[in-house]
Amino acid sequence: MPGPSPEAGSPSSSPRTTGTSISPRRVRRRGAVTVTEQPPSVTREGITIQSLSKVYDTADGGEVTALRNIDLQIQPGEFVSFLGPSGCGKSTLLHIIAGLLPQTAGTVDVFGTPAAPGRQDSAIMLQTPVLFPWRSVLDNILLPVEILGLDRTSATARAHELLELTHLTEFAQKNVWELSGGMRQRVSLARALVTDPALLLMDEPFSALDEFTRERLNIELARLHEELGRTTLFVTHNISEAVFLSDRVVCMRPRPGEVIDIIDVDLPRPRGAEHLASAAAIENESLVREAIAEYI
Ligand SMILES: Nc1ncnc2c1ncn2[C@@H]1O[C@H](COP(=O)(O)OP(=O)(O)OP(=O)(O)O)[C@@H](O)[C@H]1O
Repeated sequence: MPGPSPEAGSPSSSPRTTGTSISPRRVRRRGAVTVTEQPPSVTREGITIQSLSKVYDTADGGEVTALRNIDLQIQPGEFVSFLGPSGCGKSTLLHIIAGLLPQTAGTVDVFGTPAAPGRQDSAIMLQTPVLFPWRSVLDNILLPVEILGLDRTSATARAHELLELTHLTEFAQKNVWELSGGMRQRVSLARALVTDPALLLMDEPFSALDEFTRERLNIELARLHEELGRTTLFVTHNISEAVFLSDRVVCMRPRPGEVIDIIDVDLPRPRGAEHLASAAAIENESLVREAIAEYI
């Protein structure tokens, strides 16, 4: 296992908040899955969100400002969580970055080009895995490859590597209804990674799972992130989960949805079970809790 990267939150540096600025990104690691150092689509720009606002029309003829004046810069390879109370616009923000929702004002650039649906360089994972019961686990994982018309032979090899990484090898030919909730989310994660997307968007992917399964999947996700080094944006309500997984936690408030603070997580990588309730993790959680104290 490679050692911790130099800039992923070294134990010697103290926790700090950074507003909207970003520290330089760590060197990525190479793991079991064959990945390019940086997919061709990745540019130095990462993800740039400027003056972003979203106003929804409501059914009664009114308006809801779901997001107001969001400015963020995210580096390639960073793991960033969006945390805040219900209704603060976390999902709206993620869906705009995914190109699934239009913004009302402002801009979102993903690796140098405007956010748009159907990009090969990004994948989204939702709270409830949308798996197709008439397809095997392996064929569910390969679905984006078919949709995007990519080479199935090399993708199948990668799917098998991902099955191994997500501990699903023996379930490759199973039907999805034979799987537990946690296993289904692992299939969903493998499917999201099968096209080797530079950007992984995750909207509360583990929130419907029991605590044991969720913790195990968080440990797996941290390991996968450290091996694959893909930019990951993760929506959650859970402070411990956000701290454990992230390089930075973006704290948001509701009505209107705004960024109130950004916490740099000061935990070494690689992260494992020993970091879940470590003194350093609890210290970082306190910083996050302080930032959103008014909304807890
Ligand atoms: N399609 C819609 N039409 C009208 N209002 C909407 C729509 N979708 C979301 N909203 C409103 O926008 C605000 C932000 O919603 P959003 O779902 O993005 O928040 P969230 O932080 O992800 O919430 P949760 O944590 O409960 O999932 C809320 O006030 C919500 O009621």
